[in-house]
Amino acid sequence: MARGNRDDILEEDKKRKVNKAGIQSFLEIFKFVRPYRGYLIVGLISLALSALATLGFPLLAGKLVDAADNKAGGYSINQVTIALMGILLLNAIFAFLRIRTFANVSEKSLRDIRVALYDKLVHLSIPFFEERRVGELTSRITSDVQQLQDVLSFTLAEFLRQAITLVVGILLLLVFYPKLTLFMLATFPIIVIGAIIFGRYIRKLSKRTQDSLAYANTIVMETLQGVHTVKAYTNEVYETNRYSNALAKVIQNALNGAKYRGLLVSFIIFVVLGGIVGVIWYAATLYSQRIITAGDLISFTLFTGFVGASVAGLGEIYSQLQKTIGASERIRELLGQENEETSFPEKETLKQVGDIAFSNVHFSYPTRPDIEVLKGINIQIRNGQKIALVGHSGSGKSTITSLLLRYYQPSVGNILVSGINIEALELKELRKHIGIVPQDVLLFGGSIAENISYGKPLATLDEIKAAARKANALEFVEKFPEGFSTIVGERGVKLSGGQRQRIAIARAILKDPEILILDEATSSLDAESERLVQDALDELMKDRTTIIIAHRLATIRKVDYIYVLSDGLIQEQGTHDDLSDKENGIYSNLLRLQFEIS
Ligand SMILES: Nc1ncnc2c1ncn2[C@@H]1O[C@H](COP(=O)(O)OP(=O)(O)OP(=O)(O)O)[C@@H](O)[C@H]1O
Repeated sequence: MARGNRDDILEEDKKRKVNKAGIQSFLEIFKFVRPYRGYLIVGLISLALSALATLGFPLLAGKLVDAADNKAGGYSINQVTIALMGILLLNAIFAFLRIRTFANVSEKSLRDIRVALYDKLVHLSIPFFEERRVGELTSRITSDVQQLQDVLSFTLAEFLRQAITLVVGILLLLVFYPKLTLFMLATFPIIVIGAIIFGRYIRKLSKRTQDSLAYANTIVMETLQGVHTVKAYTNEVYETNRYSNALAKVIQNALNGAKYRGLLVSFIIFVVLGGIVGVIWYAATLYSQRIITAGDLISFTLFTGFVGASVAGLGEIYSQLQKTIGASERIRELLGQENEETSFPEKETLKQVGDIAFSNVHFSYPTRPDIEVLKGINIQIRNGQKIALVGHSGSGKSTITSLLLRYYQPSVGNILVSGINIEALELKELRKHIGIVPQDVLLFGGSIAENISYGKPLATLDEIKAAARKANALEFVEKFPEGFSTIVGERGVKLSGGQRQRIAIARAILKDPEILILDEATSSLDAESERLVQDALDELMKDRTTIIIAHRLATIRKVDYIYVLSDGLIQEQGTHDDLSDKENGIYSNLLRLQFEIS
């Protein structure tokens, strides 16, 4: 799916016109190059000089032959050869300078673009991420930036080199060999028009082949992922047939494409090479009539080769530029997004933190504005109090905590912390006082110590150890040969659910926030792990205002107050004892249900 998306984007790029708006967004991205413009100028000068030096080559090569016939204006073979070697040397030096300086410009400016994009991404609001796929966003930093890199380090230089070769080459040809050049240029239009027509059709056919191949690959992916189902239904032969039918389509499209590719090659052989034969025929005729020298013949042929190659090169560069304009437009769009934090003239600070109040809070998710998830929530939590949010799955428990963290804004109503509307606080000021132990603990690729100190990056190892001890994590961490330096995350040691939770608890203990959100894990741990995690949580909750998103009622008997959510409203509230006695109450029913299940 994600791949299909990427292909669509690439296909769109191919159709993109290199127009004013596109070039403008490309140039806007160019502001990242500005700090390195000194290098760029050196690179451009080297490039121009190396292109000109290259054009000196055909001239002198012809002169060398003429020198053998004593027709090189009095220069000897050796003198012309030394000049030729000199030009080659200059060319080599300029080429080195060009590549080195262009690499310097492209690598550094692309690093700046990547950092700017990443910085933008991490500062965007949660709703932004919900509207987009992660794959799509990462491809901004990877593929789109790579596309710019290709252009900055190679295509741009190539474009200028080819353009200089083409323009200066044709001018020189016209000056030195006007008749021959006009004859050669006359063959151009047929070649160019023919190549464009064929090229377009072939691209269409190759897209068709790619699409059918992508479809065939999907079959392989699906069946391998669902291999159990295939086997359970003994559908191996059916799937093989499905795959080979899909491949038959691929073959049909590919062969059709090959027919036109073959025709293009025949066209090129006959018309292009025929054109060259014609030009050489004309040149040979002029030579036989002694109108031009043998050296002229060689110079002219080499020049024509260079000019012809630059025409072909420019075609390829045009399609590169189309893709780059697509990439730079997407990068510019992302960089133009507004940050999560909008500026506030007078931000308040939290002096004494603890009391929390939700007052008549209504809320719909930005991606589903028609469905009201919270329909008037009122909650009062006093400093140090521990409350639990209870309700069936999807009743809005996590949404309440997301609003407290200001991931989203309520559509109606206010949320106050210590009497201050959280919208009047800077996000950093609000969030630094809140700690979370989530349901699914994500550990970042790094050491255990780094993972624990995520909420307090400057913590000392002793502080980290103390937090781990309180979180009941010290023992298992010290059992690893590398202790706190043990690498976890995707490429490191795999920790069990209970161990990951204790790391998250240590992380929260170290952060030492006044307000705590505990999203209780749904997957149950074995009795021993459960006890270790519960003890660690009890330690963490001490003296902190705590909101528990409760999934298993057994663990919340000790809380001070319980809010029971249903249908976006608080339907019941009270202590465990109040609620469990209530006849036909939601809470008492839930209790009974859980009791019966366990
Ligand atoms: N990011 C989102 N975008 C759109 N709708 C959402 C989003 N997150 C949750 N919802 C919807 O909002 C409602 C409340 O979800 P919420 O996650 O707050 O429930 P919950 O009580 O925490 O559920 P659970 O116990 O399963 O975690 C659900 O109907 C859910 O489908």
